[in-house]
Amino acid sequence: MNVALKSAHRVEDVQSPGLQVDHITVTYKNGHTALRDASFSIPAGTITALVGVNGAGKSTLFKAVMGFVPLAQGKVTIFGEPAATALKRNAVAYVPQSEDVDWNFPVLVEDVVMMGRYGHMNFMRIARAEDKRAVDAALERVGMSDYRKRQIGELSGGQKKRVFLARALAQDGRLILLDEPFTGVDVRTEEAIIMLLQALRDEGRVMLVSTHNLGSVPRFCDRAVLVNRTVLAAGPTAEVFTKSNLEKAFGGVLRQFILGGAELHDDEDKRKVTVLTDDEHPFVIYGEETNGEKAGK
Ligand SMILES: Nc1ncnc2c1ncn2[C@@H]1O[C@H](COP(=O)(O)OP(=O)(O)OP(=O)(O)O)[C@@H](O)[C@H]1O
Repeated sequence: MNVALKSAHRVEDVQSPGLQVDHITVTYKNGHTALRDASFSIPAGTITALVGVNGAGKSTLFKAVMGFVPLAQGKVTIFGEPAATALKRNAVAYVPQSEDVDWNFPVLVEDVVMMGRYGHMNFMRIARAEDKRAVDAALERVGMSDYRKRQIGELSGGQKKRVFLARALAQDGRLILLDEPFTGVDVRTEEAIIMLLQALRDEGRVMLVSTHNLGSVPRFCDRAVLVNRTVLAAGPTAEVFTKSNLEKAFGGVLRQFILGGAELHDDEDKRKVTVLTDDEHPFVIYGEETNGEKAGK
């Protein structure tokens, strides 16, 4: 039994395209190519983990999908449409990494969430009743209604994350990109965010979540994309999250512990427990192949 891969999820809507990234290359102005010939596709109604070492190109991939950085090559298709068309229709919501936000900017929580509605408004940006309703509902859904009149900079890390999630909900994006949503949040908030993502998946949305919490991935992500300056592997989590793929993606960065033999069993059972981690949430493999040999009984 593979303990970590037990949690199979609902059937994906494989007929319905979500996000398709075809052979994209992104080169920054300073000449650094952060992604080269990267390709993967994910169907609608799924949660996909985006996993890789620091500097692997995860944020760059998000920026490429959002059209924030130009593509030197390749194309991005969202729900069967060119990315630019989907972005214009507000189909894509982005929850940035905390470090990318200026928290000193004086703005109320409810105003941050209302920003999610801007794309639905005309150029005067006058909120209509339906915009206000969407903001109320989004704040309610993330449990932040009581904080709506607070300055965003006064909130805790986990509360800020929830406010940015509410902004994505208010936007009603069908593709939601989340850049490290669990960094700096406690376990309860992480659980709440995971439950919210699962509910959004069941509404047919697509979530792409970058994370260093390897252990959480098989629990709530249907699929995974491993990156290191290109896409190394992509597909259902059970197929992608293998020891050899993770070693390929993380190289020497990954810490690895193997428990076996007398440490684990008092009988002839030869299965070993392998713990892989690049963070505080390890990925645990029980009885999978190790070093080319079958570790099962
Ligand atoms: N604006 C920029 N100009 C030049 N190089 C950049 C720029 N932004 C990122 N890079 C470089 O591109 C590479 C990929 O960075 P990126 O931020 O996409 O990585 P990441 O996988 O999100 O990392 P982390 O896990 O640390 O958030 C890095 O080598 C980084 O230094």
